[in-house]
Amino acid sequence: MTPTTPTIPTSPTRHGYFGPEGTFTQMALHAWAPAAGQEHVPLPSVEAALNALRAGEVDAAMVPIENSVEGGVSATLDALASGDPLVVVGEVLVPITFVLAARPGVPLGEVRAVGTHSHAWAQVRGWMGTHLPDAVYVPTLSTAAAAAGLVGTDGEQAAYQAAVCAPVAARNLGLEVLAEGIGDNAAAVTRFVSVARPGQLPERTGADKTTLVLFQRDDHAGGLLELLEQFAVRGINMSRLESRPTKSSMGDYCFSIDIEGHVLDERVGEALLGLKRVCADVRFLGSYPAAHGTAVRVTPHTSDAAFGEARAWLHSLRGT
Ligand SMILES: O=C(O)C(=O)C[C@]1(C(=O)O)C=C[C@@H](O)C=C1
Repeated sequence: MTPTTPTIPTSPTRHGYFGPEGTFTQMALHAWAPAAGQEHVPLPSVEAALNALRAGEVDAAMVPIENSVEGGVSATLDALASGDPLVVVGEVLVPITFVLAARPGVPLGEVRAVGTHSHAWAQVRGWMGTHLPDAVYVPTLSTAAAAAGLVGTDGEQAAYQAAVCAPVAARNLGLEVLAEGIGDNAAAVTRFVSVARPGQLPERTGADKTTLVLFQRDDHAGGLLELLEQFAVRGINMSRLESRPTKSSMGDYCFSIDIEGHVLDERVGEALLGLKRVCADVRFLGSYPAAHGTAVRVTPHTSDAAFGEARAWLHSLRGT
């Protein structure tokens, strides 16, 4: 799978990204905005990239939002759910392939600790358990920062002997690849989003996505259902739903949601109005072209026969 190349709605001149050079996020940015004349600005974390955007130091920021193996990137979901509003203007899917890299001459047998980003570590746990079961995990800000930490005289003193990173990071830094394709899932994909300050709305393409964060008024029976039925009754498909703590008190959650469709689509607009009526707050995080033209799926209603089967199943559970 090669990275998708979506339509670019605007041409920011300074596009920040979760760096440094050699991160998967940089690859996403190359796939997203290959146009000449753009400055790509590496920032050391998701928070730094979004803060730079909010402060006007960059015109857009590329950050990871979701991985097919490890799920949502909470740093991104939380930074988008709070603070000054930002909008997603596009998405890119990048296949994720990890290598284990070390300073030249360091054999696998000498690796006692491994540095990488927490999301990457979660994706190579199986391989590590088999090949380096005693290795200690050292968290780093990104996969590329882990690789960079092994270089030069400082690299001799690093707290780890090998890094889990992208092949390109190992190559560019002159590291030796001890093992390739070490991800536990060969089909792993990360979804990255290009984020901008409000006021930008990419054109409707007919295969779009809308991202929202919903805050409930109060916690009551059927509360989540009330939110979801705003989509269901209008035949709107939801492609992601995650709950995140609002951090205000224990048990207080908001819902981060992607739906198919554009805010300019009548039914999406109506769903937003419906949500506004039942939610304490609806944070609109943008409508943008889907990386893969996701066709609207209509799920048929459960048939009477299926309902009968479900009833029989329930009886079997109850022993009645
Ligand atoms: O560290 C990097 O290279 C990143 O781009 C970050 C990140 C992530 O946060 O999900 C991106 C893709 C991989 O799944 C692992 C790490």
